[in-house]
Formats: sequence, structure tokens, C-alpha cells
Amino acid sequence: MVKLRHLVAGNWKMNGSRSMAAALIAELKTQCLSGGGGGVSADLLVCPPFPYLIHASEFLMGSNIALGAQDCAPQESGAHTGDVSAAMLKDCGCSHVILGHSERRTDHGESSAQVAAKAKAAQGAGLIAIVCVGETDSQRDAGETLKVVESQIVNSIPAGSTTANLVVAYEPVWAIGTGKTPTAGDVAAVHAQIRKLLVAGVKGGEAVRILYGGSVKPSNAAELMAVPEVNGALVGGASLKAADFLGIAAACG
Ligand SMILES: O=C(CO)COP(=O)(O)O
Repeated sequence: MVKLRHLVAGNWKMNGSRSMAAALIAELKTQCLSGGGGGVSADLLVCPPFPYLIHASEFLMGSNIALGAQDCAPQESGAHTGDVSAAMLKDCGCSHVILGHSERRTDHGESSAQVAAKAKAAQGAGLIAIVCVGETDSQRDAGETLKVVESQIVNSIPAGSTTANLVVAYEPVWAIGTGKTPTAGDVAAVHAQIRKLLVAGVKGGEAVRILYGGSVKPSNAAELMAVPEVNGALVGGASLKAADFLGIAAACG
């Protein structure tokens, strides 16, 4: 098992405003610079909604907090009203983009093949694709977790992915925004399976970071982040408060 530096990514989802982004990022910067983040040794990433990316990239200047988006188009450019290309995200200062989040798979019917096409476009534009996978409540109850995750991994990760352009996030759908989390043992089993698939199918797959997401908060972060093959967190609700987000980062050890 390769020891990797943790990545703590904040998925703001459809929350915030320009003034909220300014205040939250200012607080993150101050806390990180002053060491008030509890000696954060993880890499930090914030992913605001599209309209605030350009502002956020300015607010983030002078910090080493990275910027990401929450989706991109599979096409490079052209007649695709309402879509945003990966090159545009790069142009706005993004280094990462979240793809295939369960909310997009559900709300927009995104298939794993579409997620793979988006990830390929993102990587082609020089972005790191954060590809999300995870089972629903009923799939879990049916004992299908590993089968579902395997299928999503195999079909959502494009050929040409490497350690340098891919991050995977395991987010059980039933744990998102519910306050429920899997046991450390369950997380370990899924992450071990994902690692096996990455080692078999991706160049440098042993060093691709695998994040856990779903109701991560400061009070449970230490336990979740200590699970073998958990290399960071994809945080929703708790990423909207600087103290909570940094509390999670500090728990990475
Ligand atoms: O969906 C998530 C991050 O992408 C997790 O959301 P919560 O942390 O709010 O459960």
C-alpha cells in the first residue's frame, strides 16, 4: 500500500453566493496561514458552482488551496447551449473537476459512459478528473455494493487515466447528506476493491487517490481518514463552514 498525502475536497453543490465565497475562502486562507487549521497537512480543494469559479480563483490567490468545478461537457466546444467545456474551467483557474457525482447521475441521468467521456475531455484539457462512484440504499441492501462499484469504475474511468489526472471518490448514495456513514470495515472493503481495479487498469493505479465521501464531519473524520486506502475526503455540507472543513483536514493527521 502506497502512503499518499490526503486530499480534502469541498463540493459546495448548488450553494453559496459571491459574498459567501469571498468570506469562506478568506477564512480558509487566514486559518491555513496562521496555522489555526490545526496544522493541516492535507491538500485542500474547493469546488464552488460555475458562476463563482472566476471570483474564487481570485480569492484563492496567494494560497495553495486548489480550485475545482462540479461538472464539464464531454465536447471541446461548439453548439451546446448551457454547457461548459473543460478548457473553460482550466481558463478560470481550475485544476480539478468532479464528474459523475450521484446527484448528476440521478438528476441528469448521466451514465458511466457519459462520465467517462467527460473525464476524457477533462484530462485532455489538463484537468484532474474526480470520478465519483457509489451504491444506492437498495443496491446495498441487496448485497450488490462491490458489483455496482466495480461496474461504475470500469465504465466511468477513461483509457489514458494515470496517477496525474485521476482521483476516485467513493460516495455511498445513502450516506450523502443523511448523517449516516458506513462502518470503517465497509469503507475498507470497498476502497480495497477500488484499489485492486485501479492497479489492474490504470497506469500508476497504486498511487491514484481514493477519497471517501458521504456525511464526513470533524467528529467522524479521524476514524474514516485512518481507514486503509482512504486518501482523503469529498465533503458536501461540512465544506460550507471553514471551521468544519479545516477540522476534517486536520483530522487527516
Ligand atoms: O455528496 C457529497 C460530496 O460530494 C457528500 O455530501 P455530504 O458531505 O453533505 O454528505
